Amino acid sequence: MRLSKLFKNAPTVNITGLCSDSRKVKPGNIYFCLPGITHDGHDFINQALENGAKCIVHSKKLEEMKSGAVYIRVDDVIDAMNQCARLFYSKPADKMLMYGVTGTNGKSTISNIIRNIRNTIEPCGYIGTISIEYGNVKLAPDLTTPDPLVLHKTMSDMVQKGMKACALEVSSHGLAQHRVDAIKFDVAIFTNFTYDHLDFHGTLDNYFEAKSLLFKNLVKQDGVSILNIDDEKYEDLRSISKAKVISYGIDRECDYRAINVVLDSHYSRFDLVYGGKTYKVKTNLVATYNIYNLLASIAALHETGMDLQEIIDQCEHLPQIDGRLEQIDLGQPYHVVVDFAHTPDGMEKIMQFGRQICKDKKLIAVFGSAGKRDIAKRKVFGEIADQYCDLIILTEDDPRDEDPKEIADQIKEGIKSTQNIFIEDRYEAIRQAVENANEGDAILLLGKGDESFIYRENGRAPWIGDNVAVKECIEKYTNQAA
Ligand SMILES: CC(=O)N[C@H]1[C@@H](OP(=O)(O)OP(=O)(O)OC[C@H]2O[C@@H](n3ccc(=O)[nH]c3=O)[C@H](O)[C@@H]2O)O[C@H](CO)[C@@H](O)[C@@H]1O[C@H](C)C(=O)N[C@@H](C)C(=O)N[C@H](CCC(=O)O)C(=O)O
Ligand SMILES: Nc1ncnc2c1ncn2[C@@H]1O[C@H](COP(=O)(O)OP(=O)(O)OP(=O)(O)O)[C@@H](O)[C@H]1O
Repeated sequence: MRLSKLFKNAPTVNITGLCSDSRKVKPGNIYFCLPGITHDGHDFINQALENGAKCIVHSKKLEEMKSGAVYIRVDDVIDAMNQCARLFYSKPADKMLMYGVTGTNGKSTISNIIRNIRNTIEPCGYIGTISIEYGNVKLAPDLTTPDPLVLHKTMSDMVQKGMKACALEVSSHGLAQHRVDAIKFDVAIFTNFTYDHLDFHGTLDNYFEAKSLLFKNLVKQDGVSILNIDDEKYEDLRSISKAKVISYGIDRECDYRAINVVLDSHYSRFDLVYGGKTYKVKTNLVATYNIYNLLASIAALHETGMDLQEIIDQCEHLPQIDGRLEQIDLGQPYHVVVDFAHTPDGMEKIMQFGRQICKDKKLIAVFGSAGKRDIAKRKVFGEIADQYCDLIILTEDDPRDEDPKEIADQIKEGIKSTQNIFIEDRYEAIRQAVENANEGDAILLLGKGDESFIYRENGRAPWIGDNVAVKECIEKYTNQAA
């Protein structure tokens, strides 16, 4: 592409690609000097040039400008990069129906429900924590919300592969770092707002401010904000949303409301009240929070033209979302749930579900807490588990370069009376949970979900996955007296 197509008054040199990492620049690329948390991209201009950068986009005054490259000074490099990414990849987001999902918990679940149901009428892609998926393509993501260059490149490939819609998880990091600024969403969905990511945002107000950007920036004329009326941030978001607001919930009157909710361990039922009419819904999703996730998805799909009854018909047999409330059933006489809960609210909700399914039998939880992330939540995890569990097995989560035993000790500060034990090796912890389970008990394996790696000192190390580990253990170690 010609540089002049990306910047007014720029020379007509050919550009081979866009890059914001000097180490990865290829001959003919534009290098964008981004301000970062650790580094300033302006410090790596020489390396970018050595690797063949043809154009440098910068915001600071430069001491030296080498011949052979074009220098373009802008006020805001991130903004320039977003606009260039959109143009270079031929405006892919403009060619798809774009659903953006944000909130503390439930983003992956809602994005996947939307994708699965939308796919029944037209091809829909998904970008988020679990994967990047479209057509026959399935990729492992580095981030929940990729940086703008990866994002627009991926969406461009989606368009080429025939996708008509895309469900994109929008993290608070992604919003704060302007990764989605060049996407005009059709629908912005809010799940809920509870404690998370204070290590990055500093305060809950900053965290909320980041989340709210998705709604402030929803400027499409027929855009829709889908908001959870039972969440404490509903009114704030409603008042800042520029687009039409549609509400969903259980406790209060709203546009898409679930009433008469019946929860079982393997299915749920409710009456959906919409537009003065009542629709019977049966779904294989379980737990109250998933009724919220389903309502948000139904609202988003219906508001973008799908037939309501057609959507409801799909709810009965939704595909299992990897590592999200995944019930493992090999015929053993106790319940086993693998779940990605890693926030206090998520922990509480899944433990409530665990208590609901095992009733007065034993609830066993296996979990840890990630190293180098949100230290304050560790004790809170202990307090929550103490409230619901009969046996707590503390183990490694993603320790990074922290000592898992020290993390476990911080969790223990919240445990007052519940029997607990620390077993560092996650497989061994799962084995012990299985050996301790008797008929009717429930085991919750929390925090890793579908992940097939554990972050250790030197980065990602392979992990067979909680679901594989527990299946092996169930077969080998189920208590014969259970
Ligand atoms: C905390 C955070 O979000 N960091 C992101 C941020 O890194 P940074 O600001 O530290 O970057 P930096 O190292 O200071 O570098 C600044 C610039 O200089 C460039 N550079 C740097 C070094 C060099 O030699 N040459 C060079 O060109 C870098 O490429 C960058 O453009 O900008 C980088 C480039 O886009 C991101 O890769 C990086 O994500 C890191 C890897 C990360 O782990 N982010 C996580 C926390 C994250 O974003 N998570 C959310 C989901 C959270 C959740 O819900 O659980 C997500 O959306 O995934
Ligand atoms: N609506 C909800 N309310 C509270 N907790 C939820 C909700 N939906 C899911 N959870 C819990 O949060 C966990 C993660 O769910 P999900 O992956 O859908 O959320 P997320 O927002 O995408 O999180 P992440 O971006 O970190 O993956 C689930 O395993 C479950 O324990």
